[in-house]
Amino acid sequence: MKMGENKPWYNDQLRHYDLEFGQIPRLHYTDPKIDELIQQNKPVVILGSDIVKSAKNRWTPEYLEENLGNSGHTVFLSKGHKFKYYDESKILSRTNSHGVEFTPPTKKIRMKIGDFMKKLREWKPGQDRLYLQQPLNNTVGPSLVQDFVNFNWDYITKKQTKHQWGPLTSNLLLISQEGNVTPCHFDEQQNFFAQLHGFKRCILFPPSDFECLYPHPVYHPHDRQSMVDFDKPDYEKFPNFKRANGCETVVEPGDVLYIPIYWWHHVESLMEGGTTVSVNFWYKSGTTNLGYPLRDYQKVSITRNLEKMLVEVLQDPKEVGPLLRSMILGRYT
Ligand SMILES: CC1(C)c2ccccc2-c2ccc(C[C@@H](CC(=O)O)C(=O)C(=O)O)cc21
Ligand SMILES: [Zn+2]
Repeated sequence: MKMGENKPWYNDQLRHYDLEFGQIPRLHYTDPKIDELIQQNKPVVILGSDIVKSAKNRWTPEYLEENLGNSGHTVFLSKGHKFKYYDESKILSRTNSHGVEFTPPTKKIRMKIGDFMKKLREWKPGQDRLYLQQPLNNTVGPSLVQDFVNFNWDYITKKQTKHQWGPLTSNLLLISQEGNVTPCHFDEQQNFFAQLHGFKRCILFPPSDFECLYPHPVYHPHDRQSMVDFDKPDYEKFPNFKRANGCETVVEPGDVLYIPIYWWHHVESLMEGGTTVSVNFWYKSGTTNLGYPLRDYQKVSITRNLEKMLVEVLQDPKEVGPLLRSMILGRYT
């Protein structure tokens, strides 16, 4: 990505990874190509739309401090810059012998927005980093609810209908400290990711990069997250990582990035780019009729169902590998 030329940020604000990335298309919201890409389950940045007009550059950290409400919010703390998601319910579940070895990489606490902002202002290197997430619901302040109501729901709902997505499940408001990274993972929902304040670099990989990104086992707390540490890839354990096909963009206030269901995404708030504010729109996928040839994300969904069934029936996750090996080695390989 060529930096510096009339960009409001610079190359050295992006973290360096061993991979080369293509560019995610950035199209004006009236461009019909946008619907073509969404239909093909491919990422696109929608420019100049007024989807979040009522919040763009309005939902600044200061405005949010005033209007987010007084009920306290979920804040994640991390020793480093990475905020790797984990499913608490899978830490001690009976089908996971990892209950013993798993050490959560982040801590979840409740914090008032005022305390959160104060911590960000006084933050010093070496201290825990912070990442606030708050579902947009009726616990947030009335002026935020008003802004939310004033999103351009007509545009968004038209897309949801046209592409036969399922219902909107949630809108997550995200306030990130500069430099934070959400490591590479995929979600099982369609996502309109709207950037409201500051800049976020998003690196996406297709579901067919399953073999290059090595997701944790389904029963593991880090289910859906890549096992590869992008800052220091272990090419012995993950040799295919070097051939992952990533594409990237830096979203600016007002940009809406379509993150297709099952697409891997790594998201970082630019270093020295200030606090960032985003809101996502997660939709259940529509009813997928199994047309042939199967789509790459449908194959990922099938492998996930197989893993879940095998763990359920074998009970001990350690038996899944040997059974699959005996089933395919010499027979399907
Ligand atoms: C890192 C964090 C705060 C977190 C901690 C613990 C549990 C869940 C999550 C969670 C979920 C979504 C995001 C937003 C976004 C990534 C980004 O913008 O950073 C993304 O992945 C998406 O919109 O799908 C961020 C987070
Ligand atoms: Zn995600």
